[in-house]
Amino acid sequence: MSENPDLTNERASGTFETNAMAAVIYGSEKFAQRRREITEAISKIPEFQDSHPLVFMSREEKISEACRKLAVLSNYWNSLIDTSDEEEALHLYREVLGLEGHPLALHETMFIPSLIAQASDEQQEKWLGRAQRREIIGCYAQTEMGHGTNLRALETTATFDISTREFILNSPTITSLKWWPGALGKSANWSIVIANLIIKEHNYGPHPFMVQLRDEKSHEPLPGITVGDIGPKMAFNGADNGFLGFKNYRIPRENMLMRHSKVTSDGSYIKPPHAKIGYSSMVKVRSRMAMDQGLFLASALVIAVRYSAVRRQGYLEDKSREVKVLDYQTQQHRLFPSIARAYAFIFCGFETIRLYDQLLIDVQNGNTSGMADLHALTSGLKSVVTYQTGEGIEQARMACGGHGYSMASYISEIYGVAIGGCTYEGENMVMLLQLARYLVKSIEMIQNGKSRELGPMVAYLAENESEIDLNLGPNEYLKVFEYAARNQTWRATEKFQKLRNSGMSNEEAWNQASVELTRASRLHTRLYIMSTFINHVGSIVDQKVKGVLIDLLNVHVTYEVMDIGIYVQGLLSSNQMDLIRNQLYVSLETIRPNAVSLVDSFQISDMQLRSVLGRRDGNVYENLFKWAKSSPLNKTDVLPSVTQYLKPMMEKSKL
Ligand SMILES: CCC/C=C/C(=O)SCCNC(=O)CCNC(=O)[C@H](O)C(C)(C)COP(=O)([O-])OP(=O)([O-])OC[C@H]1O[C@@H](n2cnc3c(N)ncnc32)[C@H](O)[C@@H]1OP(=O)([O-])[O-]
Ligand SMILES: Cc1cc2nc3c(=O)[nH]c(=O)nc-3n(C[C@H](O)[C@H](O)[C@H](O)COP(=O)(O)OP(=O)(O)OC[C@H]3O[C@@H](n4cnc5c(N)ncnc54)[C@H](O)[C@@H]3O)c2cc1C
Repeated sequence: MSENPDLTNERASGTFETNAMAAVIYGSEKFAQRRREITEAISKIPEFQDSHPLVFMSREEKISEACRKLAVLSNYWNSLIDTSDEEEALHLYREVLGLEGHPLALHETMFIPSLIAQASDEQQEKWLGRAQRREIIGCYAQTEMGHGTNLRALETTATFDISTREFILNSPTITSLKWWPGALGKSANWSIVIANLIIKEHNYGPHPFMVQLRDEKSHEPLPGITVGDIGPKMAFNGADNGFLGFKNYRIPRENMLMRHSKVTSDGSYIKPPHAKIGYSSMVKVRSRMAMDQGLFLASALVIAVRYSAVRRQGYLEDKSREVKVLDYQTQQHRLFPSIARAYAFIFCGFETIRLYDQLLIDVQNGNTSGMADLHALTSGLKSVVTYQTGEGIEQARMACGGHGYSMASYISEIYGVAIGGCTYEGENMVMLLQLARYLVKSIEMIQNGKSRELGPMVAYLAENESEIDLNLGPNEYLKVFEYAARNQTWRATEKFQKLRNSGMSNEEAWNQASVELTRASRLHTRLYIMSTFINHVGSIVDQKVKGVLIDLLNVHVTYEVMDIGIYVQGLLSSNQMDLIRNQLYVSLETIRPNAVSLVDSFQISDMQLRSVLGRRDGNVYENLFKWAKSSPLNKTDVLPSVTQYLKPMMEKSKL
């Protein structure tokens, strides 16, 4: 069937090449090209297609379908991608497995990275190759039923038995059961387990251990291990998040991951070069989250923008034909600022992934000085990005009206998966407060006359306000954000200090200032996002692409400043606020002809999108009908439940 002419026209009105934009989105022409080649190759392999729509499957069927595809994938892995390239691998997984989770998700994102960052060379020799060849399937078991946030209160113990040179793992209470780890429930046969290291009755706190959970032949849990699935979740139902308990389960001393902390055979403990080095697997995932969430938001926007260009409802001036809903200003205001955010998040993602890779090298060379900065940055970024992604996806869902609420849109699934990110890898409020610690410390440095020692990301906290001339473009908006973030950070810090100076304990003063502190963290992070977006656009060479991204940047800066209006009242007059509001409306109009091309440029395939509304060809209605007819309820005209219950009920009512 040919493409819907409404989408053809939209594509014709684009002022740039989507392949050139994809090269900017994905960091290089080479990788953008590789993505397209991988997608093309997969589309020719029938076994990778869903056996029937995922949304009609039970959880068991989803998990089985994911395993089936993984088995097929293992035959093609080496021919489809460069296996040493993490981004190619992730693209392949997204295309084939989608976003509902699968048994290898944690293996790739946490298990292997933990081995790389935390295992000694000898340990890597023993396990890394096996993991990379997928001879074993691993997961990351840290969270317990009773504690996810407060890692110091984890209860699982790994007690060193000097006589046998083994660790004995125990789960002393119900609340100490590991709870939530992805792929743990039914799939993984090994896990990185975080347990309190106990030597001669001294607790050295949480440390990572490599633990075999299941027999490699029978896949049965090993004696001393209780393991299973935690049941259905809001989304991610293709994943078997699990529980895990230990009863006097012994592992050799060599199974504690010993790149940094060590336990010698005589039970001596060697400290790591940084107290929080064991948290690096979390930092690794957090550093990816801006990119991953940007792509979740992008997926929802591809659906909503394409659909809004084929959905006609109501009239503007021309009464002879209903208008595309994308032409309504309210629809543009709902969707275009989110397109800008999706681009901005992806650009930030590149930056944080690069910073993590650099940190990994530095730490391997004994330099841990960058850990605090990256921890602060990724803590704030994961919180703001996941929250705004959730907001944006929900707006995209509403922008699709009634059909957005149908699973045919697939937006609810994207939403459910994306908002998991508000919780996993550190609950958002908690992570904002981690960043706030860093911001408060920065203010204290300024107060102590050490402004010169501030890192580049917080140097603005020591600056004075300058005149704002909004006609000068995005950098002036950046100054507005700096003002807001600086003001709020000072106010929140001073509140905390005042409470503390009044005699309150540090903890209570912190708690009573914490809402204000989280606001400071959000503003600081949004400033970082804006500044990264501006810098990224500044570095683009292709002039057509750059021109459109400047238009998108204008949407971003005006929308973001309007959104934080309350924090800039002391800086901007009401006339200036009106000017910004009008600039926002103008920028929405400017970006309108490029809207479809901007979302096309994400180059997310129909196979991955799984959305009837978001189809690239725009043939929504006939496929919506086809999709509904494929609902299992339509296999028969008269359901057994009607025969069994409704008919007798109606018959009885007739008597
Ligand atoms: C697909 C989905 C997959 C999902 C998987 C998962 O969810 S897996 C499970 C994911 N689970 C989670 O994400 C759990 C979330 N919870 C946590 O990460 C921690 O418990 C915590 C960070 C909240 C507190 O930890 P705590 O009580 O040990 O520490 P504290 O607050 O007392 O701070 C002391 C100092 O340490 C510093 N510091 C802290 N972290 C780092 C770091 N990574 N690097 C460098 N530094 C760090 C901090 O800044 C502070 O410095 P300051 O100010 O003194 O100079
Ligand atoms: C989809 C999904 C996948 C996951 N995968 C894994 C995995 O693979 N491996 C793994 O180990 N774990 C995993 N987890 C667990 C996840 O990491 C934790 O749920 C998360 O870290 C939050 O911890 P919690 O559940 O203890 O929340 P809680 O800390 O109990 O949060 C409850 C509330 O308390 C507040 N709160 C807690 N502490 C503070 C504080 N100090 N100050 C202010 N407010 C506070 C929070 O803000 C929140 O509002 C996963 C979770 C999900 C949802």
